[in-house]
Amino acid sequence: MGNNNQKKLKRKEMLKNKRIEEQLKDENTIEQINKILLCGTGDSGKSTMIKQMRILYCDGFPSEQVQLYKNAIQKSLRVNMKMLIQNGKSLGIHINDKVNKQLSEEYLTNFPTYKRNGVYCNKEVYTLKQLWHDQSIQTVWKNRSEIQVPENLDYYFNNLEKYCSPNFKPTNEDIVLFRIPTTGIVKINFHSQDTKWEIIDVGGQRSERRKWIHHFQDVNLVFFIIAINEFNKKLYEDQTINRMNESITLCKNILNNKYFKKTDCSLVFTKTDLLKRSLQKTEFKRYYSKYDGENNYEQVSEYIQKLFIKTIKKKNKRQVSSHLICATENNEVEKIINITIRKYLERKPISII
Ligand SMILES: Nc1nc2c(ncn2[C@@H]2O[C@H](COP(=O)(O)OP(=O)(O)OP(=O)(O)O)[C@@H](O)[C@H]2O)c(=O)[nH]1
Ligand SMILES: [Mg+2]
Repeated sequence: MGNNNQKKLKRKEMLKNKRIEEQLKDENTIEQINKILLCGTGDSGKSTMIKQMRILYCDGFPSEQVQLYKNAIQKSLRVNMKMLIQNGKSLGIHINDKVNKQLSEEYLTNFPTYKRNGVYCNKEVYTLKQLWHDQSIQTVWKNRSEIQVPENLDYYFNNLEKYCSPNFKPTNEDIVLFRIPTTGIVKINFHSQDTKWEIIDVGGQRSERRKWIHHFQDVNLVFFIIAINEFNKKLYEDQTINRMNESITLCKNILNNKYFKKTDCSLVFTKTDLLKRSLQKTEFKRYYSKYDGENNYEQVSEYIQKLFIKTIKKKNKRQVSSHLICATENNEVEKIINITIRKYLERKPISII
């Protein structure tokens, strides 16, 4: 009888301990947030990935951000038309059409006075449309790798009336395709495969990079983002440097940093759509003379991936993967995030929330 009571007491005690252990485990795992750090040079597509994450996991963009993008998109039409006209002159591409030439001169002198409340008058919309369709301006646009203009400018100029309208409200696509260079740090939290994650976006321009170090600790996955089409472009911060070479050097420095010795890393090559377009008119070999393959997407993209992969040391201590994506396509970003997290969790089983 006494023995039985003792056994019951022992079992009760064991159950109690087990409950406490489970509770403690729960408390620890609730706190467990895995970190993904996005890094890479300016304009490589880091924030584009973050925007896609917002759409996928956070119900899209808050109204203040939508308003911010509306103002920035509208302003960029003026600023970039001015850039196209002026850069055309420095590239030796002058507007031949007499009427358009006159319009362009007028626009350069008058455009500051157009800025009334950010609203476009009919005359300005007409001028922008006329100039965008001008043959010489189109030639400048075709030579855009020589100058610093935003990648997806044609998307906005081809639908000018919409973007110049005071009632225009940016869609998710309008926001994803538009670039506002990041200054500072942006973080987003999300759940994936029963685990909690935080993804961190940093500014990629040279002046921003010194801030990165503060986020190197406790990173579970590093995504190094590379715009695969930038083999023929010059760096915004220093026009004597080739953008892809800058990216290779940065990749080498960051991914071989002592903090990431054992951290899994993914090389994410964005802008595959733009590389395909660019190879139709540009010889890759002109920029990378050692390349002896065909001038097609498959071979060039493989070669570029190898240029980056070979800079990464001690691959045996961590997993290194490489992905080709068009970051403006939501499903492509979702796919690589899911694959990378799954592989990480398979290798490093962690407590489930
Ligand atoms: N067509 C196309 N455009 C892309 C792709 N990825 C990014 N972009 C565009 O490239 C531009 C720059 O992208 P961001 O994501 O702002 O670049 P970033 O790396 O955050 O730049 P910083 O903030 O300066 O470091 C944006 O206009 C994007 O829409 C892509 O795969 N295809
Ligand atoms: Mg950014």
